[in-house]
Amino acid sequence: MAGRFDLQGRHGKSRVRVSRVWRRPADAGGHLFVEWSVAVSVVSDCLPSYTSDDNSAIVATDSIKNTVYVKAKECTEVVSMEEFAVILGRHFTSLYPQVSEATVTIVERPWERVAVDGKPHSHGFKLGSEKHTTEVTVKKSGSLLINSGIQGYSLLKTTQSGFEGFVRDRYTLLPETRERIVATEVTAWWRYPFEHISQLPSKPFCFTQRYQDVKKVLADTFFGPPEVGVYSPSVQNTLYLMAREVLTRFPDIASVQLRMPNLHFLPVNLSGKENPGLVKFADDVYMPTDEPHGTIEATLSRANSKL
Ligand SMILES: O=c1[nH]c(=O)c2[nH]c(=O)[nH]c2[nH]1
Repeated sequence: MAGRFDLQGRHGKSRVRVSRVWRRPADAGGHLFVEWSVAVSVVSDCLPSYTSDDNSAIVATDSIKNTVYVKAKECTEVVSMEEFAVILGRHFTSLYPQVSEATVTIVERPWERVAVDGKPHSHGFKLGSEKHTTEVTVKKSGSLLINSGIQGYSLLKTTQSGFEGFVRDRYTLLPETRERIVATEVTAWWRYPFEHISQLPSKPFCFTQRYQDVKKVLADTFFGPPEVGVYSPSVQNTLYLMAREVLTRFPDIASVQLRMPNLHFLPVNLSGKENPGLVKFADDVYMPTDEPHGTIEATLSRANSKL
């Protein structure tokens, strides 16, 4: 309490950019490289710094930033983003009596190993598109919350999508169709079931593998088999099937949230007095748009899981 008001604060550093190389010999798979943008936010008992000039309890955000580099240096063995976030969270909550909770968010820049003449390069990387993200909250008690996700996962298919049977009233212009392009940029978050430091799996790198696995399941479900695909009656249904497949395949994921904007490709029909029927749409020429776009999102959890 601060006088008559209830005051709650938190502080930290955002967009701390750090890269780390782990130099393995070429015959052991070559160098590993990551680039992370780290945000740390601590809940800390330093109320006098808000209500007076007493900064004696503040862990400076500059020190928080420095700690990210110190911990990266100390990780001489490969760590996943999730593990690194846990390391940071534990550090702040255990070293400082006044810090009761730390939330660490990391977004990875998607550097991918290149292949030259079909052979993985030992130390060459190129930038990919979709991004692995994580948000980890650690409390002093050791209780944990680990969410991981994907950002900017752009997927499109040119057929096997339609939209029919929706509300038709005086506001409706959209024709029903069984043939359209469907495109989206998936944002996914999923929660791991580990609720205490002591429950963390010991095998290194499992979080990174799980990210790759989830990404593949999401895309495979969106697209269907390579030759024939799978018909999508709505973004809603496809989103649900994608989320359901993630929970079905991975018992170590407790819930999954998907956000899938419906990025419209509008049929092009051009016609004028001089040029009637200049372009008549025949499922061939579209106008890509990203504004406005539909917004479809849902969270799927295990019935017995507490959130
Ligand atoms: O898959 C879709 N879901 C909608 O809710 C919707 N609304 C719309 O105009 N087109 C679509 N498509």
